[in-house]
Amino acid sequence: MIKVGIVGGTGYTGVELLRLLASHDEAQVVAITSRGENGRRVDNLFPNLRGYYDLAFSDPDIETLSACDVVFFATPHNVAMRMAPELLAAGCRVIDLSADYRLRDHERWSQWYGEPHASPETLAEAVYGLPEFNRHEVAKARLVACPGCYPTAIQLGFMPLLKAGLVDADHLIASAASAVSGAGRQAKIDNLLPEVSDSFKAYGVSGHRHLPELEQGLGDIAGAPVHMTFVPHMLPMIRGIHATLFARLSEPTTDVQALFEDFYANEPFVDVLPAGQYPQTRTVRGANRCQIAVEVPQGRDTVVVMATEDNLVKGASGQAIQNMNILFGLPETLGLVQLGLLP
Ligand SMILES: NC(=O)C1=CN([C@@H]2O[C@H](COP(=O)(O)OP(=O)(O)OC[C@H]3O[C@@H](n4cnc5c(N)ncnc54)[C@H](OP(=O)(O)O)[C@@H]3O)[C@@H](O)[C@H]2O)C=CC1
Ligand SMILES: CC(=O)N[C@@H](CCC(=O)OP(=O)(O)O)C(=O)O
Repeated sequence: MIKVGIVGGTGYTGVELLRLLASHDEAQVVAITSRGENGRRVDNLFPNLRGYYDLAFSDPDIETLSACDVVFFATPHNVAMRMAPELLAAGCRVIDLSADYRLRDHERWSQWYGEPHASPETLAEAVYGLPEFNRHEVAKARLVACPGCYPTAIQLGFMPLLKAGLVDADHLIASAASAVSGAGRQAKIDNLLPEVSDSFKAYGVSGHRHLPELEQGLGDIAGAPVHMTFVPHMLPMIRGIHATLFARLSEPTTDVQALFEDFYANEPFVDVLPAGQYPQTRTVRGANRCQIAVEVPQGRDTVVVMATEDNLVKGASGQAIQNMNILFGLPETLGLVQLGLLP
């Protein structure tokens, strides 16, 4: 059994880790932290977990966490980068769901996150955990930086086109919408029901912190620098991301449907829909799955890709467990075969 620790167990990605790990045959959560709920039983705060966890929240403490084989950070940025070096030194593996280790360049990180990086020397060994792109590097890692929720859907959507060199990588466009749980569980006026429901709006248009991550990741995929315009939106729903991607095709006659189907043929968590069928957020709700459709409207020269995922599963905790399975040499799908919830 892999001994698992979770830092940040009371947030939305923390409780999603608990839900998914409850049915994982090779992992057992032995430590879970919360400063605010220290001492409270996990199944008292989250009654959906009753009968599955005999565990209470504790303060984040390096000594307790060091006894784990792997520690997940389901915390805001600026937490993992302070604790990970000590855990790595103690022999733990670390899977960070936050943005702390996603950007290779610590100065760029500081520009976007507004403070100095606390462990720039550890950045060099972090592996970006998008398994469909680099599972072989993940398998050798001690420290995995899980992609952001938007970047997961957007990179999976653009990857077949960029790998084939079929699009103008200087002018990639992504318009994406996220459900409100993407903003986390802490109280914020902007996320109250009367503020978000019955409404739809863009935000962060001048520059969202996922932009440098997207340009870095898509550049790695393309093998050359890329430039992107990224416009995120707030969707008045609980779970789900829908990304619509646009790019100019350099070879408009390409059969993009066949390209996508072949590219993802062996990927258990990426599903290319049949031509003419478009993905919805509801069919991936609760599932570690990204569903994708591709079209070239009117056979012109712009390709449109639609990608959906559950921000808390393939966009966060499911992908984090997928990375754990790879790190420990387990089947990648272990504990992750939940289907989307319909209706
Ligand atoms: N929500 C989403 O859809 C996605 C989130 N992510 C990322 O995952 C991370 C967690 O997100 P989410 O679950 O939404 O966040 P939440 O705000 O819902 O939860 C944050 C958790 O971190 C704990 N925490 C906060 N500050 C500290 C600290 N200084 N030290 C230790 N623990 C702390 C909190 O508990 P307490 O304060 O009691 O200790 C809480 O359990 C974030 O970095 C987020 O950006 C990534 C992809 C998708
Ligand atoms: C709706 C909403 O607010 N979404 C968050 C992104 C979601 C998220 O969790 O960001 P990471 O994946 O980088 O951790 C935002 O726009 O900042």
